[in-house]
Amino acid sequence: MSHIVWSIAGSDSGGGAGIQADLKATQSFNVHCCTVITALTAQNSLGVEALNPVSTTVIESQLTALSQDMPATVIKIGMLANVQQIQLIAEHLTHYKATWVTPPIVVYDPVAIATSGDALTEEDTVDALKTHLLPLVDVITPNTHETQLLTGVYLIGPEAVKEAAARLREFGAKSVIIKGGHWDYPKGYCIDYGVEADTEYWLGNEKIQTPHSHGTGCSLSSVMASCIAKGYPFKDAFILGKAYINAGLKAAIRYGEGVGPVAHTGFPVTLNDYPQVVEAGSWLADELEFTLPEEFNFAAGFASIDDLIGLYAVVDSANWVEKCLAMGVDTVQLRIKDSEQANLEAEIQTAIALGQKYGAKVFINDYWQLAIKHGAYGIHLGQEDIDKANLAAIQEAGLRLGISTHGFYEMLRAHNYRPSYLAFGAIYPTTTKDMTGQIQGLEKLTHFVPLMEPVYPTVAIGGIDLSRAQEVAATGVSSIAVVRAITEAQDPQQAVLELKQAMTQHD
Ligand SMILES: Cc1ncc(COP(=O)(O)OP(=O)(O)O)c(N)n1
Ligand SMILES: Cc1nc(C(=O)O)sc1CCOP(=O)(O)O
Ligand SMILES: [Mg+2]
Repeated sequence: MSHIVWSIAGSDSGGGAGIQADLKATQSFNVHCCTVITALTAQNSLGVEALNPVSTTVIESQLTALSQDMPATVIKIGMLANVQQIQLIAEHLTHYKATWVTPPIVVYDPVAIATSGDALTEEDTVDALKTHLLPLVDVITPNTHETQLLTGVYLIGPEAVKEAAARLREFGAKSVIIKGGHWDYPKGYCIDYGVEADTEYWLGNEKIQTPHSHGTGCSLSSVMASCIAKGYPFKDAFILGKAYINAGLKAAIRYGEGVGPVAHTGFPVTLNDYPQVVEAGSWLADELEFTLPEEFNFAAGFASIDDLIGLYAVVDSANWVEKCLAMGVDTVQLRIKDSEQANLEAEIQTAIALGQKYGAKVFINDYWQLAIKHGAYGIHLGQEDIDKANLAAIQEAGLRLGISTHGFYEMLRAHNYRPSYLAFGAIYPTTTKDMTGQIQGLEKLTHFVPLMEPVYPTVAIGGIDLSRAQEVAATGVSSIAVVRAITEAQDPQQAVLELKQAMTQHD
């Protein structure tokens, strides 16, 4: 499917920021970018020599041409040079949001000051931005200077960052990401804060030491716009923007005498370039003075899996565990979702004993206490389960731990625990479980696997059947987990044989 992003921004004659950066960044994500140019800045690597705002008539003609034929999934807004431009853009966005069949998602990266320190907007624009533009913005991505300029909150620590984000939401922005690139707190780190609906999160990574950072804000928001256009959640889009910028800063070089532009190095493929999800208990969280939950049982580094996970059946009874093991399935998970089931403990105990009898890997889903009590091979937990389970007890008991992930944020969060395997789902739509809004597709799986497979065995789950097993295995994922492809097969034994064959027959 083709995706269109519009970039409403200024041209940077130096080629490092503005429209020029936006085109390079969107291209890296195979997204088509249309442009509405708001100013023809005269810049080089040493600074901004002139702003040259474009007239509202010329801006309007660009908007009209595009809206007639190439409506955008996402509109990314950068530099708006004056109050008239802000009002014009706000009027048009209001109209698009009210009349387009699919209202555009608006990403706003406030552009007030260039890397060189020069102003990029007239002085009286702040009130107009708050009154006219922010109520139309779905996600705003200011840096610390821009946050202070828009909110008046001086960012002296995490609480102030949260307060500033709350103000931006009061002005109407639905989601807020405050970038910590200029913050240097803790020293040498770059900490970002995000808040959307009722969730908030912090990301962090070591600061990349380079003077050549021109165009980072424009590029990051353009990556976000591209990923959002492709259906990524905001959090994941931001993570990809961060990883893209980190990789680009490492590769950045000088072109003039001053500050060089961030490099554009394609989809980020190096785990080291991705930020950490900052969670209570980590060193970064301690530095940020996060309060620890009452029962804090963080643990990282779980027992490894002895051999290949192979074909992984997820079933709901000890009876099915036995059938699968007898049919030669490599790994089996007992997944009973009714915690009131009368024979729950007996089923778990039997499944674990069967694993021992067959010398096979049997994982228990959810019931980590019973899994420890009866000596299971491993436990499988979802993202919500991680908060409640005693991870330290699981680790001490030597049980393997598998964690479910649905997207980049959850993948990086799970990585904090260094589990025994990572599962990616749901790859395709499934009727076994409600995975609405969490279907990853093969394209994302092809990004997840090379990032994580060098660190852990990886598992793909969700909607996988014989017709799809080969293309899934071709991503390099070490294991395929299925429910219906075995339990609803006319001939389960034949299904097991064919699934195993398909897993080895890919290129
Ligand atoms: C191999 C594998 N991957 C993912 C899941 C899903 O686990 P979870 O997110 O805990 O959801 P429930 O299975 O408990 O509904 C899984 N079970 N196995
Ligand atoms: C149990 C489960 N977890 C998923 C996840 O994505 O976390 S998808 C899923 C259901 C998989 O069933 P089937 O093979 O029948 O599609
Ligand atoms: Mg679970």
